[in-house]
Amino acid sequence: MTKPLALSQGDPAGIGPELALKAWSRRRETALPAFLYLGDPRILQARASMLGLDVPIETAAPETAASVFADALPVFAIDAALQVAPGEPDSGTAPGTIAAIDMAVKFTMRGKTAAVVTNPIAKSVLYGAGFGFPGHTEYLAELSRRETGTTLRPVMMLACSALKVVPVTIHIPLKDVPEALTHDLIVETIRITARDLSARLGIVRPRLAVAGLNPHAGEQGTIGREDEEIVRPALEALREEGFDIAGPLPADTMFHRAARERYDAAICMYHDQALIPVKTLGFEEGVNVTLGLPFIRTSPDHGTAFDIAQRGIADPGSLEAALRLAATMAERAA
Ligand SMILES: NC(=O)C1=CN([C@@H]2O[C@H](COP(=O)(O)OP(=O)(O)OC[C@H]3O[C@@H](n4cnc5c(N)ncnc54)[C@H](O)[C@@H]3O)[C@@H](O)[C@H]2O)C=CC1
Ligand SMILES: NCC(=O)COP(=O)(O)O
Repeated sequence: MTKPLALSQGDPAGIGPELALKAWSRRRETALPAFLYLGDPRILQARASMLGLDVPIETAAPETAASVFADALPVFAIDAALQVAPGEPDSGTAPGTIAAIDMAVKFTMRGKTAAVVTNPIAKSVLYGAGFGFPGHTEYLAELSRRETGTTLRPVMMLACSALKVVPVTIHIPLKDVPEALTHDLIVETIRITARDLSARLGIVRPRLAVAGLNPHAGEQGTIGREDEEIVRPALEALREEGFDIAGPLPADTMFHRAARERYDAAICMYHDQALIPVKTLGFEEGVNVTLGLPFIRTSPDHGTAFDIAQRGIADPGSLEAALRLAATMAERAA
């Protein structure tokens, strides 16, 4: 891969800068693909000094990043002009955090970088600065729309070696889930998932297992009606289109080892139903992938971890997995 990956800084008060520094330091032993860090180099330098990480940092552009990467961590400078205290989130950092995402998408959409990899953001910090999107997933779809003029539906997938999961509804309160679950949302989410599992990850006819919303998938409609009235008809329509789908299945029994062997991805009805199993099975190597975009985007599965941002103990494994998966997908797409 000759083009670098575009890595956004994420919330600079979180562990994103530390992860980038550590991932770069381990680049040889982990055979890491080259990345260009988009963020404020002074914040990165300050974090390296604070944590005692001896990492040379060099200003670079997409065209020079891959050659710089062997000897220094290449940074495309986004000037935040701020002092940032690790572990102390501040809405004043939001413009720089957002600018790094914007630039990563711009470079990738214009073919200068191979894929977008995002360090974690704290949603509440960005909301405090007026950011109007639930998270990266929805914001990246909006950036795509601005570039292409086409509105699309982004789909969140979390993947570790043991499991892939897709939540149909994402960052909404639990009480709003039943109303948000519509026939069209389920059908469209599954179509996008199947298409991208095939196109982006090479799983030709993916086997999908779909969780019901209610305990025991509604127990034939006696514990909630949504599984019979919304989920099952959506799956039947998809089976008629030729998709390989099981469900609606009781969510509590579809993640044990033998059950996982029967499918390539689990489709879940809400955030925690999907993310609890994948983070339990593979927190250290889990990757968040956005499907349905015109470019590749991955991210670590974890958040900003403000609680450890001053301690130097953050594990870069999930970011490294996100970088590697982005590079693999980019190679497949090339
Ligand atoms: N892709 C993204 O941008 C994501 C952002 N978030 C955001 O992160 C913020 C904090 O969320 P939390 O629920 O606290 O989850 P978190 O993942 O930041 O932290 C949960 C626990 O795991 C630990 N942890 C996380 N990553 C680690 C790593 N690499 N090495 C060692 N320990 C690690 C933390 O110290 C903490 O104890 C929230 O504002 C949330 O919005 C959460 C998930 C993904
Ligand atoms: N819980 C997953 C998460 O918060 C990641 O969201 P996004 O920022 O990738 O949309």
